[in-house]
Order: sequence, then C-alpha cells, then structure tokens
Amino acid sequence: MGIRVIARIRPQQQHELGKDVIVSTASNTESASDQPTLVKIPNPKNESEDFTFQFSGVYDHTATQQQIFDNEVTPTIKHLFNGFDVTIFAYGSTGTGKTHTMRGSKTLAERGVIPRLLSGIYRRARKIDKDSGGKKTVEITLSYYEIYNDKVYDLFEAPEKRTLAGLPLRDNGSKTVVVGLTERPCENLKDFEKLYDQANVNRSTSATKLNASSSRSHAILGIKLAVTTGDEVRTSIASAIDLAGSEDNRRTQNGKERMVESASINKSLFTLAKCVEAISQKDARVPYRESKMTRILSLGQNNGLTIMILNLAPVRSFHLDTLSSLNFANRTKRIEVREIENEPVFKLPPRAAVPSISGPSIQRQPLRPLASTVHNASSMHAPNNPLKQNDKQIKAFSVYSDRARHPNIETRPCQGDPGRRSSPLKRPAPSDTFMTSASRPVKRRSPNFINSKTQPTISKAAIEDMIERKVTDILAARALDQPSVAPQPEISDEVQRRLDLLEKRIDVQDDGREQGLTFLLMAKQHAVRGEDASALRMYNLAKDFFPDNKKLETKIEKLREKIQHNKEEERRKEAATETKSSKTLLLTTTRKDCGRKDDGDDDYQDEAFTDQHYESDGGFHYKPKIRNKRATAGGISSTEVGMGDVETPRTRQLLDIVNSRDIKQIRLLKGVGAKKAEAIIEALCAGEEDEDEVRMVTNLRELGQLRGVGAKTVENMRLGLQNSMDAVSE
Ligand SMILES: Nc1ncnc2c1ncn2[C@@H]1O[C@H](COP(=O)(O)OP(=O)(O)OP(=O)(O)O)[C@@H](O)[C@H]1O
Repeated sequence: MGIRVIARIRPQQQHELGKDVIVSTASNTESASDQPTLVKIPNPKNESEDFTFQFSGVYDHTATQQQIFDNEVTPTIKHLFNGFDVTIFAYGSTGTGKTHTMRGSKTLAERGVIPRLLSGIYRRARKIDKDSGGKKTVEITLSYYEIYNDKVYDLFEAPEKRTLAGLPLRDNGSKTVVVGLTERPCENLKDFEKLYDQANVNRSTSATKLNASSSRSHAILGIKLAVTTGDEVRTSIASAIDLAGSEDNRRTQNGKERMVESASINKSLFTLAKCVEAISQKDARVPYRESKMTRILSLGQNNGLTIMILNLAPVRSFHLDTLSSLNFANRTKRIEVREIENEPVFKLPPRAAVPSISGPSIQRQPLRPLASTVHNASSMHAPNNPLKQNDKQIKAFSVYSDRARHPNIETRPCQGDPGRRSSPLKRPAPSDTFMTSASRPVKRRSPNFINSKTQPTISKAAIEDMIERKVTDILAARALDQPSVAPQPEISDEVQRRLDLLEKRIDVQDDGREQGLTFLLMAKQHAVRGEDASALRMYNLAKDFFPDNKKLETKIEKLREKIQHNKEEERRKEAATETKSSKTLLLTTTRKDCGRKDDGDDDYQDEAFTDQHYESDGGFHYKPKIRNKRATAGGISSTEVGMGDVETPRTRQLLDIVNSRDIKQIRLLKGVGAKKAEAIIEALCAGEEDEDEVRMVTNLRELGQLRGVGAKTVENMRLGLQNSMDAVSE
C-alpha cells in the first residue's frame, strides 16, 4: 500500500489578506465523490496554465481540525490496536500550518491531530478494558524527542541536561532507535496534556520573519501501545511527527544562529527528497543515513500505515515553495509501505536465569555489551558462512527494554498463529519489539585475564577486544547519562592511550565534523554574499572542529587581511569624504566665478576613490568597482553566458539558488530537470569529504564548468530566472 498523502491549504493570515490566492482545490470529475482530491496551482513560467496534483484527500481553508482528524486519523486507531504501527507526519515549508495541524492550540475546537489521537486511544483502551471485564488491558507509554541541528534531544528531559552530541541512534532490526530516550508511562489524557505541554516548552522554536513561532526542529512523539490478552502482548507504535519547514533564506533574513538551524533543516529535508527520489527510481541505495531525520522516518522501510499531511499556504509569495512541496508529495504518494502488524509476544513461566526486573511498566536498562566481540560479529555477518546462517545478527548493544519487562516474560514469535494478519508482501518480522530471552545477550562477565602479571603477554587481538568493550561501555554510560555500569578491569597504559585516541575520534565523528561542516557552509554563504565579518566568525567557529586544517587557517588569515584592508579603505574614504565635503562647500561658493570642474582635482586620482561620484543631487555615493575581465576558462566566454565576472542581482540570485543546494529551487530553473538538479548538487558535493569544506560556486564560469551544466544551460537558467521571479514577485 502506498503512503496516504493528504493536502491541507491553510487560511490566509492577517497580513496576507488582500493578497493573491493562487492555490485552489477541485474534485475529480471522474470520481463518484465530490470530496476534493485535486490541488491546482499556476505554472510559474506560464500563468495561463495550471498544474494539477491529485492526493487521497484535499482540504481547503474551511477544513476544521475535527474534520481532518475524523476523516484521516480516526480510521487508523483500530489498526494501531491490532498491532500495526502508524506514522503520521506533517510536511510543508515554514509557516504553512504543520504545528497547527499536529499540535493545534488549547481550545477544544483547535486541538490538533496529536491530542485528538491520544484522546481516541485512551477512549478505545477504556472500552477494551470494560468490554473484556479487565481480561484485556492496554498500557500506553510515550517518548518525545526533537532533531535539532541533526542532533537528537529528549524533550522529556530539561534542556540543561542535554549533551553537545545529543542522543545516539542505533539500528535495531529494521527500526532505528534512539539510545537512552526516556519513556514515560501515561495513563490518561490529563497526564498526557501535562507531559506534552511541559515537553513542548523544551522544543526549539523561534520567531523568524516568515513565522512568529517557527519550529526549528523536527519533533517526534512516540505513543507505544501494549495490548495484553492473557499471556499475549501485542505492541504497536504511533509516531506523530511535526517536521520543521524548509526555508528560503533570501526571504527569512535570518541571523547567524537561525541560518545555522535553517541550513540544517534544509539539508535534512533535501536528504528526505533524495530518499523519496531514490525510492521512486527504485535505486539500490537510498541515502537514509545522510541525516538523522531520514534515518528515523525511514520512509518506505517502516511497516504499517503512513500518512503524510502536506501543509500549504494559499498565497503567491509561497508559489515556488508550494510547487516544490506538491512535487515532493506527488512522489511520496507512490512509495509502497509494507502493511505488516507487529508480532505478538507471549509470557512464559518464570526462568531462574532471567534477572528479576521490577518497577513500572517501562524499565530502562543500562546498555549491555554482548558476549561476542565485535570481531566475531563481523564474521557472523558474512552471508555465505554456512555455520552461522541461523545465528541472529549480532548487535553491539542490548539497547533498552522498551516495555514492561516482567521477570517471567519470555517472548517468542507467534508461528502459525491463525489469528495473525499477514500481508502478501510479508517478510520475516523484525525482532526488535521484544528481544527473546534466548537472543537477549547475557551480561558479560568482566574478563579477568588482564592483570599486572599477564599483561606483557596480551595479544593484539585481546587489546582490540578490550578497547572495543571499554568504548562500548563508555558510550552506553554516556547515552544513559550515568556512570559506567560494568566494573572495569585494570587496563594498561597502552590500552588507555589507544582508548583515549579512539574516544577522541568518536567524539569528533559524532558531533564535530557535521557541526564543523555546517559552520563552513554558513561561512561560504556569507562570503558569497560579501558578508566578510560574518564569514570570518563562521570560519573561526569551524576551526574548533578542524584544528589542524592548514587550508582553513590560510582562508581565515586571508579573510582577516581583507577585512582589515577594507576597514582601512573605509577610513580613508571617510577622511576623503570629509575633505571633499569641505572642498565642495568651498567650490560651491567659488564655482560661479571660475566655472571649475571636479575632474581635475588631484585628491580624486587615488585608485581607491575612482568609483566615488557625486550624484546629480550633490550627495555622495559609492559605487563598487566592476571588473570587466572576460571569462574564457573552461571554454565558456563571458559573451557566451551573456556576461563575465559581473555580478548582477540576477547572477547573484542564480548563484544563491545553486549554492543553497535546495533541489526544489534548482529544479525550477529554466532548462533544469530533476536529474540535472541532482547532478548539480552532486557536483557541488563531490570532493567535499576530503577537503573538509563546502564548495560554493562564486561566478557563472564556475557554474558552467560543473559537470553536466555548460554555457547554454547557464544562459538558460539566467534568462528563465528573471521571467519566473518576475512572475512570482508580488
Ligand atoms: N488551518 C489553520 N487555521 C488557522 N490558522 C492556521 C492554520 N494553519 C496555520 N495557521 C496559522 O498559521 C501560522 C503558522 O502556522 P504554523 O506555526 O503551524 O506553521 P508551521 O508550518 O509549523 O511553521 P514552521 O515550519 O515555521 O514551524 C500560525 O499562526 C497558525 O496559527
């Protein structure tokens, strides 16, 4: 079954009243229902024609929160109770109503999908309990986290408890889990509202020019249901996701911090678009792992039901954003999702070997290293190893208990259960919901072979093993924000030294490199715009993450010199202005008498001032120098692209679009289709890994030299840009 995509067009906001509404809904004339399923929007390049997109449901500005919920979400609740996972996510550019749809506001009528979903779940749980006379019970637990600047933070924890690196992700079967995430049992709607409101205070939001309360993060609420009937426990998860909105930074006028956030938001949404594109092209490689959001969302990999709510703004100022969101949604609806319910698990009689776990329904456990070493694990992964074929895939950690773990609970798959619904697309269900006691790793006893006497004879492999385990334990403890749990054996200086090195490497990989690259990207963006001081600040921030990068140091040094030089020029200009002003004053009094011309004034022969002119009104105006050098490198001459190194507003706009790497915008350039847009982005990204820097195109020649572009395309892009921008500007 495909992802169910519905579109919701929000009403005009106060400041948009009287503006041009360009998005409309329509019913499909071939359908029996008169419920709208079509969205219409003019072609920005030719306003006389409309683009039409069809979705499973379409709602205009009159749609209420209740309608959206009743029509789209209510039907999923029964599936949830039958063991299917449900994912609902809101997608759209900033300010289009995602948070309004998902969270809504506090009044009953304006409550969004999330509180209504919880309300529906509790109502059904109570009914089940009542109808079964208490024989069937439902336990609900919640987790709530945000992905901010590609780091995962627990929203049930106070912000001051956050670590720089955020919470790590681990693959667990076919799912991605967040290690160390708090799970809160929640018995009723009132408790939920309290928890949810508190957690939302922790969410990263800020005022931007485009939205007074803009979400700066992707927020994921996990609602876990455990339905117990006798000794059978059926578990399912509803994930309600409020994605951050893509932003066009030429419109946001974001400051430094907002720009960093924005770059991270745009990057993750771009990765999401790449994943959707790869899935629809049936590519072997889908780049889920390029961002945490796509890893967690795992579109097309997650089983169960998925609903995407596409939020749209109706007015012209969102034209290009709306169009690219519609294109994205159009591709998303074709993604097939396996409709498989989760395996039920069974309680078995107590077993002496299983450690007793007490406490409430959710019991987090410290991470436990596996008995097998990673070295062994890798050999077990070999698909053609006949001896190991039946072994389970070895995981580095037993992550955490994700539900009530009663001492006498043992799980086993429900083989041959006639009651189990299955899908023709069914594949072996993941074993990630409950770990069977057989597969649950036994707590490893600390090796005692390392002591001062035996130390000199430790083999290299044993050292590797120890380091691996020590790192594992440290990471586990760090993830849970508590001291290392297993007693550590004494370790030699050599082991400690290598351990420190490894930890350092992990730290840099975990939170350094990506953060550093973001700063580099920001620096480049500022530099291209000529905002040298901001660029320098960003380069300096990046330096902390790439301390030994000579290229970066040189760049910083050059930029510093340039800024210094500019400052001096500025001072000289100011001084010259003052002199000139006094001279002008003098001249105006004498001009009548001598008919003097300014040209002959020696003070203005200095090169620095050749571009300063008196305007006709007598005011002082500085015009930056324009270089007229002809560009011929790479076979592209200035005449071929219509201009040389001259940076007109149109050129700058074109370069900004390309450098934004926003596939939605690049695709809309004249003569650029999806493939070419991707090729451009790929060409920009090529080689960045090695150079620790983000490549930016700084002029048309460079753009023409990108693989697959060429002079003609550049010319087309430029010409088309002017027309389409004119068409959408208000
Ligand atoms: N259906 C609607 N009815 C009334 N007001 C709406 C509706 N949708 C959105 N709004 C209003 O529009 C504004 C922007 O909405 P919202 O904050 O939900 O956007 P968003 O897509 O979540 O933005 P961001 O990505 O920046 O977080 C808010 O003031 C919200 O109340």
